[in-house]
Amino acid sequence: MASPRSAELLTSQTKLLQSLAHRVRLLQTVLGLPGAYILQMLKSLVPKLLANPQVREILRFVFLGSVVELTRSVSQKAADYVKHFFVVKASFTRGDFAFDWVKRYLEDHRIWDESRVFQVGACNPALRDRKSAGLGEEVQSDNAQASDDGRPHPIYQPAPQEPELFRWRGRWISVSISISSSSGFNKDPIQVLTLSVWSRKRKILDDFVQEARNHYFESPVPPRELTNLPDESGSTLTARFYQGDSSYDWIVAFVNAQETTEDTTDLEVTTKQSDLYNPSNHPSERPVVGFKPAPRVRQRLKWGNHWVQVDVDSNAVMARGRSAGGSITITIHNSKRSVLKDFIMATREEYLKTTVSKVTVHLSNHGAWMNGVTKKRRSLNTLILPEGAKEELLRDMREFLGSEEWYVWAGVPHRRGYLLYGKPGTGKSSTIHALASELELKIYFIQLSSQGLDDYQLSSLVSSAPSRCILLLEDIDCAFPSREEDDDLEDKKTTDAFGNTIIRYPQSRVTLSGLLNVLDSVTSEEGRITFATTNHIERLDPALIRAGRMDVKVEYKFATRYQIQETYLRFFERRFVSSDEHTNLDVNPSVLVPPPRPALSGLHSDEPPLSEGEVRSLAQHFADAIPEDMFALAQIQGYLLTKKMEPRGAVDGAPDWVEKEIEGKRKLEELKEKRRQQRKEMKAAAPAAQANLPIPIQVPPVRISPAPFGRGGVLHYD
Ligand SMILES: Nc1ncnc2c1ncn2[C@@H]1O[C@H](COP(=O)(O)OP(=O)(O)OP(=O)(O)O)[C@@H](O)[C@H]1O
Repeated sequence: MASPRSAELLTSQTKLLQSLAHRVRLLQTVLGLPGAYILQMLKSLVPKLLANPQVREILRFVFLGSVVELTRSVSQKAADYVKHFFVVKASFTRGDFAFDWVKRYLEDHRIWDESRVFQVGACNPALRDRKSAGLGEEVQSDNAQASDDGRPHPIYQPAPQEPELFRWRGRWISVSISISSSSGFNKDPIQVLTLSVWSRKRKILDDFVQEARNHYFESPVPPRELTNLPDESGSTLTARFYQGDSSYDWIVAFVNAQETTEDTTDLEVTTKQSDLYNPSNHPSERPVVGFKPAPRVRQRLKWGNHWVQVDVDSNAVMARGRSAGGSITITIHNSKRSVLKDFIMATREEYLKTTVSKVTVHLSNHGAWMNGVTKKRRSLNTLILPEGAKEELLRDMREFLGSEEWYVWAGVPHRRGYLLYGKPGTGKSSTIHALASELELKIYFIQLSSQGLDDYQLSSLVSSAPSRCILLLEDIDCAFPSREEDDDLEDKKTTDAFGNTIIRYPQSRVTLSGLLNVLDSVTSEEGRITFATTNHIERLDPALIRAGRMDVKVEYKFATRYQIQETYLRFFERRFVSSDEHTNLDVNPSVLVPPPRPALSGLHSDEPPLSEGEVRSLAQHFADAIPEDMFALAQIQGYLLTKKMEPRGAVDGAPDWVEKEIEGKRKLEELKEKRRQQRKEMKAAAPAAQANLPIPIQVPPVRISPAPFGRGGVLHYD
């Protein structure tokens, strides 16, 4: 029930409103009346309105509100004005280096320790060992074990948009991280870090940023990221290195020498031992398991005072118009080009340190050079050639390498070709290996008979190999299997179940003219030494081996008496060398597997010790027992390996071995002849048989690729 007072109030308000409405209507209808009349009407209305207590109440509120609003906006303006003059503010955008410096400084100094708003994520505990890795604060766990269990740990990071105050050099600095919306073409939100300092001058901010920068560069712990966005500030140097180029190997050696892989969780694993090997016999020789960062893994390394970011891309790329295997990109936090140059020189030093006792061999793959693989250097002493042969070769190569100016003066292209030809297993590959070791040259090996290799790829490979290297074309005759008139080619042919002929040659698409062009090519680097090897010089086109392409030809024959004697001495002479000198002796690893270490491995001979004179005399007897020019040195080494602890037994058993070898060779020849006959007969019968056969099925040819070096003592018969 409404009270009489409120009913009365309602009635009076209704009347007032009605009168107001009436007057407004009047005003509308009388628009156009003289101003004096309207003024008169308002004059009579205002006192009536003011006489009403509700209207007076409303007007008082309006007035008070306006005063408060005015005061607020004036004080806001005044605060902004003061701020403008007394607060220095700076924003840092993620992707810019300054952002990384400041963020890292704040994280490393645990500025957000007191923060109450967090973003929580999981993190690999291994990374937590790096106390100042800047990953935020790890959750405290009561369970001490939890930190070692390898499971991800929660990490607390300050949440954006929560300003935090910290004290630096006696001043309060406010910091906040916010996510700014994307701008321009960049659709990703960007993190922005804002610092505000109560100060009249900018210097405090300059000092803070400078300190953060120094902290960043001087910290021994790699930063999490150099930058994720393309650098537009021009404050980094970026360099790309392509597989196959020497500089690529330098970078790889440098990266491998660093100890920054502990926190890398994406790894490539390699083992360097057969799993059939039983380490229990030799507890000291455990299988070697190697870990390398997997390709594409980004690494950050400290080099001097610089942070270097290494990005590996294993995808084949086009480099300088040619295809290259993969690439490594280096980013350095510096804009001085001399820093990059110094860095590259440092990587080269590192490379030379690790490969000084190695020979680097680059293999080709689909027209691109692969990573260099290193092989132990081979001493020229281990090479047993007819007297004076290796010295002559070495002298010739040295003279060539040292006479570049003369070639220029004479207008002759500075390159030299060597053809090593002759029986298999006589030391052609070993010679190249030993010469490369002696002259510290890299070997760029091209298997001309590789499937798919064509003239274009060959030309691309040759032109991208560096100067002062050995370009090795092994078994050069195998590249052109089209000479069907050749008898030996018949050995490579076989027939499938339907009588189809299969040639057991990988089908290279290199043509003779393509090869000749490459050898003569003007794009070939100067100072190039080409080595070609073949077992069948008679198959080579005369154009290929003419002077200018193959300047020096060396024939490798079956072992001479001198070679047989030297080989024996090489096997047994070491018995008279003191144990100190053992380590200096260079032993060919491909021949001695496992390495015969008489003094170390506990192998012992039942034979009484010999004097040096006795060994020399035994060597002569051994040479007497083995006919000259009948066996490849690889064969003789193979025999001596079976007698490596029996210098006398080797001599005594030699006549029997020779007899067996001759008998074996004879049988092999008979077998070959028989097969040749069979093939001829099948060929003659083939047309008749084929008429009754279903459509033949193509069987893919078997591919047999010779190893780049040596044959590990495997014997080959002609
Ligand atoms: N003259 C030699 N001096 C030292 N070792 C030799 C010699 N000839 C052969 N050998 C040994 O025999 C093995 C095969 O030698 P190598 O591969 O150099 O012969 P090759 O003539 O290149 O054979 P192929 O023509 O079959 O490629 C190697 O392990 C090597 O150590």
